[in-house]
Amino acid sequence: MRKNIVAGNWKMNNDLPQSETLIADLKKQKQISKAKVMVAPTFTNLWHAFEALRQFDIEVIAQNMHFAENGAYTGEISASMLKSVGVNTVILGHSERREYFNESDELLAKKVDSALANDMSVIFCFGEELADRKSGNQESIVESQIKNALFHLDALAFNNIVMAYEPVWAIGTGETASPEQAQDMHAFIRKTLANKYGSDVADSVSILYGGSVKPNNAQEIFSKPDVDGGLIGGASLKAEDFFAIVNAF
Ligand SMILES: O=C(CO)COP(=O)(O)O
Repeated sequence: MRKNIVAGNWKMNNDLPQSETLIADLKKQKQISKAKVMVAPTFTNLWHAFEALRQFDIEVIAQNMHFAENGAYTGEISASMLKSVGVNTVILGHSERREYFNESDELLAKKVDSALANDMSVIFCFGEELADRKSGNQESIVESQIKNALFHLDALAFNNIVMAYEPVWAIGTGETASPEQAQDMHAFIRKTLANKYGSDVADSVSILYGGSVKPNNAQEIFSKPDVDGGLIGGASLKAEDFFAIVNAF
């Protein structure tokens, strides 16, 4: 049975006091659903967040990492550094990393390998841009992103991979994919995995949707059979909103 997951991607928001306040607010929320809950603070807040949430059912995860173990990579953070502050899951391939930091599929394949080699789990993000959707190319774009970054892996590796479909045109725009558009793409993603690895693997991988998920639309999106959760940006910065989404399962 695949897991339902709701992960909050804080992006480059919250300094230490703001992070402390948000975490204190998160601790006051009541979880009714069984979804696994994760939050991804900035690097500078990871250790504090891990310590503060140690006794809670909220996993602290990272937004990015470098593929190398260590060395002359000024400004970068490795998998083992993340693990040393209690982080066992990393988001890779976010469209903002692809767009603003030129992260290619080839680079992402290396990052995925490094995370898995360090016994970390990966939330792997991908999704088409508006022009791709307008020209009807969304499936071929998504398929190539998945193939180029993940299809060198063996089936077993998918025990530690969560897929996150985030159409670029829906991120931070207030425009969500319709529940039907999300379902169609998620079914396509599962079919793509099934073609390569078989249906047992495809059926066991969680596929999250990200892009303007809010308390008022989460339930409808999560009701779709191939949508196993959400990767939440803006709405994860308010504890009440985030937990309204967590509890939408
Ligand atoms: O990018 C996202 C999560 O990674 C989605 O962001 P928004 O929820 O702000 O659209």
